[in-house]
Amino acid sequence: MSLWIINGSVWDKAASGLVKQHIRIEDGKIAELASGETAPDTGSAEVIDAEGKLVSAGFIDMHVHLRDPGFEYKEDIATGTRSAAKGGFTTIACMPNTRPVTDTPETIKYILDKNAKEGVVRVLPYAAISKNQLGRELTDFAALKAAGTIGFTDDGVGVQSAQMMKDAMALAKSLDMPVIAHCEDNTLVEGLFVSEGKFSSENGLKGIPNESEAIHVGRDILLAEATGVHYHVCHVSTEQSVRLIRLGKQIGVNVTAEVCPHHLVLSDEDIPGFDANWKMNPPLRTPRDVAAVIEALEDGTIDMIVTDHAPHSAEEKARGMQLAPFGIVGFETAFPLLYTQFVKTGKWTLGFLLDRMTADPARVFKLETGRLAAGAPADLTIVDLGSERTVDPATFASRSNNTPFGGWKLQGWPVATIVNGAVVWSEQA
Ligand SMILES: NC(=O)N[C@@H](CC(=O)O)C(=O)O
Ligand SMILES: [Zn+2]
Ligand SMILES: [Zn+2]
Repeated sequence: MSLWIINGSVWDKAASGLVKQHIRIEDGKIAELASGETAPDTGSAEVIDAEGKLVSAGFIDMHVHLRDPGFEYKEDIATGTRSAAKGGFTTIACMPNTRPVTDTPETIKYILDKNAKEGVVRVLPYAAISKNQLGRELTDFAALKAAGTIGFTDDGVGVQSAQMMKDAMALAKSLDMPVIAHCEDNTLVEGLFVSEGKFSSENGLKGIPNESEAIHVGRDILLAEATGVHYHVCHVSTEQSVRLIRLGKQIGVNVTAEVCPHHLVLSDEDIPGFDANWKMNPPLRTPRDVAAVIEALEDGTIDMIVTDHAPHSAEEKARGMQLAPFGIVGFETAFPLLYTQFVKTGKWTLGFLLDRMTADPARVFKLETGRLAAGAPADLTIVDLGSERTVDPATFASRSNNTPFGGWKLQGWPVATIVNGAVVWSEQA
């Protein structure tokens, strides 16, 4: 079982540019990387000619919602992993706010088994911190670790009790597992659905204040310092959170963080009106916050980009901004959106963007994937950097199409995705 991907362009760090490379894959692993203008003799191997295309390590998304089990009308493991593959993602980590909540070894096993049968990318499940994500009683961390979870989080809700968070961190630390936190103080956000800013004031709404996120970030960094756990902050969206994470890193706390494409690209001032495709948690913040999270990603305070792919049905999103659930889909627009907004404009190198979507999540979560190197798993993404297309949510592979980016003209679309040496999605197929 031999496959050559010939004539592709890969990002070369030393040269800070693209160089031609030919990649041989054997038995699901990268066997050889050959440079040079002409392709090597490929013998009887299967060949993909990636002439004129970018070849990258497959993208990694450490924060996604697959909605399976329980909310299959929004997404399931089959549709969610296809949507991921179409966006160039080869590894995704799924959040536990399913029904039942992913709080038992049985549900972890259900996800892993179903993905083995119906999924097309690697799925790494998170387990809940608290039973039913109610913040009352810790789950069985040791049993969940044994079942294959990669970390503990109550994403969807914040852990309100500091004592519970401290206990969770101490237990996770004893098992050498990370705690991943959705940071939100419920007492500051009740009933609110957009951030405090121009949109809220112009529409006479009380807005979600930045402190609702940052209070948890600050609290949890102190608790991470006390317990020594690896603490990872979900979807950072405020200037204040960035300041606290930066300080935590400076004083040696084991804190890492992620940011979503929409928080890098959109502010509350872009919200066109009462349209629930612009409603997500955390909400779109002020332009000042957007500048702060961009700067934090650039200086390493924020380690990686995640989509927080959060599918909801058209019917749910049609309930209006106040009643609709929070969340937007993210897999199928993430790379072209960021490539168009930050690389095409000259703000970032292509290598910078790729690292935040491959090597950095792999480093933080100790994954084998995320690099193009001999011996590494053959997870690759091929992208046509020159292709330009208008986002059409009706064409998404996801079961849902709740996105604010419909109609955006973007460049840099994935054309093929390879997991473990097998093509799991390609534009032609
Ligand atoms: N991000 C969202 O707006 N929604 C997520 C929950 C979450 O990530 O907190 C969801 O599950 O729908
Ligand atoms: Zn969250
Ligand atoms: Zn989430």
